[in-house]
Amino acid sequence: ERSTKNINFGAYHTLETIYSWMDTLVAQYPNLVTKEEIGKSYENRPMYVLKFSTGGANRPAIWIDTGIHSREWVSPATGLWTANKIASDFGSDTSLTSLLNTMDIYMLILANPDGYVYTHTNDRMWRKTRSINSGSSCRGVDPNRNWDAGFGGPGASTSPCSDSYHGPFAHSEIEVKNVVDLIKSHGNFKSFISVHAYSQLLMYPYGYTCADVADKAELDSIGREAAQKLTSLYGTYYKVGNICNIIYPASGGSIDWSYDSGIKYSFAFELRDTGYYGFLLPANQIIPTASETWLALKHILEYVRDH
Ligand SMILES: O=C(NO)N[C@@H](Cc1ccccc1)C(=O)O
Ligand SMILES: [Zn+2]
Repeated sequence: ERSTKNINFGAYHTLETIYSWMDTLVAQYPNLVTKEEIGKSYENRPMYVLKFSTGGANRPAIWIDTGIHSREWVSPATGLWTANKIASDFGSDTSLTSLLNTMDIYMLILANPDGYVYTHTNDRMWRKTRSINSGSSCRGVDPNRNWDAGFGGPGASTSPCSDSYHGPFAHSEIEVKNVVDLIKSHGNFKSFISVHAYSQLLMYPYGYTCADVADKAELDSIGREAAQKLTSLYGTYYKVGNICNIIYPASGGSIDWSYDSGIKYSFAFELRDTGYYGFLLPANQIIPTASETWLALKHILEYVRDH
């Protein structure tokens, strides 16, 4: 595997390249970044989390996952750029440095590795996991309908052939279970951010009901401020609101589960664009997308740090 010391952030990469780049990042920033395997995927691929930490034991932490839906390639591409940004700006960006002196950041760049490989080898539009559904010739469960939050409720399908199939039971997908187990055993996450594409939205819970969450006012104002910072870079416009009202009811979603597990600052991003290219966003938009998204992410991280 040729060294991916200087990976091209302006291109989409295979799982192998992303995984080997993770080792390069850890080697470049040994006092900040570690790579932890949180478990295996259905097809037995390792799932790696990058942990950004300056020490301490079980510090308050922030979770960021990208790539849960495998066809949304700009999501892990943004994760890669963001991981590098955090590592390279630590020590010079005073705000980020102060955050990392008190909190940890966990990043799962490929949250659905089997699906991601499948989009490279077989079907670019694949969204789900690649698990076998007994009694059906259709494969995969929507990993963003499989969480124990209103599981099996509105906006999820009972059919294994549907792209929003919720699976046989909550956390049936090992890719979801691995994350649930880490979050539960850690027990000190303050924020849970899941990055999707596309539509240019910054959303907070709930998806499983259109009822307001208890912290709606606070999450809404954080979201609006964060979206404004994002827009300030290139004028990219984002809508802000709860999942159910802004797009559609969607039960079993990750950030509904994290919120109901007590992780108040739970958000989901839908990155560029609004449908012109959709999932096939050209690679020349990766760095602009990641750069503008960082302004929003950083705002959320700073808010969490200070509250
Ligand atoms: O998949 C996409 N587009 O990326 N839309 C998300 C919207 C969403 C996000 C968070 C929670 C619930 C629902 C979906 O899973 O339907
Ligand atoms: Zn998605």
